[in-house]
Amino acid sequence: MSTPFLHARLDVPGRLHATVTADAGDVVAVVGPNGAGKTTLVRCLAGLLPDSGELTVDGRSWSTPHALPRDRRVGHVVQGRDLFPHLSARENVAFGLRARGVDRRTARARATTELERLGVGALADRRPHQLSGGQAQRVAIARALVTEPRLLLLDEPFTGLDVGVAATLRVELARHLASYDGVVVLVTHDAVDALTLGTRMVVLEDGRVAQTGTPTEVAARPRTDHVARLVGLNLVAAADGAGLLAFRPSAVTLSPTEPSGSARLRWAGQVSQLTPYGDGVRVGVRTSTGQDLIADVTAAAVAELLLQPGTPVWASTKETAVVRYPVDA
Ligand SMILES: Nc1ncnc2c1ncn2[C@@H]1O[C@H](COP(=O)(O)OP(=O)(O)OP(=O)(O)O)[C@@H](O)[C@H]1O
Repeated sequence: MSTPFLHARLDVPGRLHATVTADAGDVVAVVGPNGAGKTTLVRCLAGLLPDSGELTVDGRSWSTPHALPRDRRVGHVVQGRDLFPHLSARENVAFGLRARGVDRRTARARATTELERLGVGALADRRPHQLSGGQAQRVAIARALVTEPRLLLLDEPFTGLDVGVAATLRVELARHLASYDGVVVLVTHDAVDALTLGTRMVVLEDGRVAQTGTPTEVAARPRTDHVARLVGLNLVAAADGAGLLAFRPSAVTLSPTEPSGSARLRWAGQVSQLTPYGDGVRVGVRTSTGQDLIADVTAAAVAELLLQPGTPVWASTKETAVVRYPVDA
């Protein structure tokens, strides 16, 4: 078997023990709850955090301590946007090229072209404080792409942006990534990012890989509560211990007494919370076995059942609405 374009076995004691592989052109969406190790993973790949694993990119070893961060062909766009405040947008983008020995004139010309590709060519002479969040993020992405990295690390690239700006940038980024032949590692808390931009998904939990697969596979058969919530599914362990069950909140019915019918799965519990959701209400139910379920019901049902936090309730769903799968297939 040939070596994948990206092969990373990352090991930071107590924080991260994860193997990630990807082919050229892959966008690896990394998801997981707070503290799962996503930023640690990205920092290891960037060479900013020493680890005792192995890292091969495009046939070359990037393992520390032999490969220094500057020897890695890596572009890194971080959550907090870290443009140099005293440099113009163009100088920010040209910086990485200059550091690699490209002459000033060529670096400026390439920076200008890259800024134009990202739709911010007209702002090339502005300093970061004269840019909006979305514009600054485009400059940061241009700065990462201009050096033609083999590995592009995007850590929460849309966080903090206005919803509309994030949506536009997401579409444009997808267009740029389609012609990118390295590997992108995209850390996100957003299911839409993972599903629309990712070609692979890596789910981290407690510093370990809890699940990998295509976004479609992971979204259809989540193995962790975090991903189930991210993609809007209920996830429970089967009562007979035979695997996991996933089903939509809209397929859950609430009733005051135990529902009849053998073709229904049912759980006794209590309402934990009520929140407006679309034109209805999203009801959280904590079952007597300690599992958290979500039911999307109409406002009329909430009124009829007199639902409020603490109300005893039965949650049920039809067998046919449930996807069943093994825990670790
Ligand atoms: N400098 C550090 N020294 C020691 N432990 C750290 C350090 N930074 C983070 N950690 C720990 O490493 C683990 C992973 O943290 P990391 O920041 O990678 O998580 P994350 O998945 O990016 O979280 P978030 O979604 O909150 O950004 C956490 O348990 C965290 O407390």
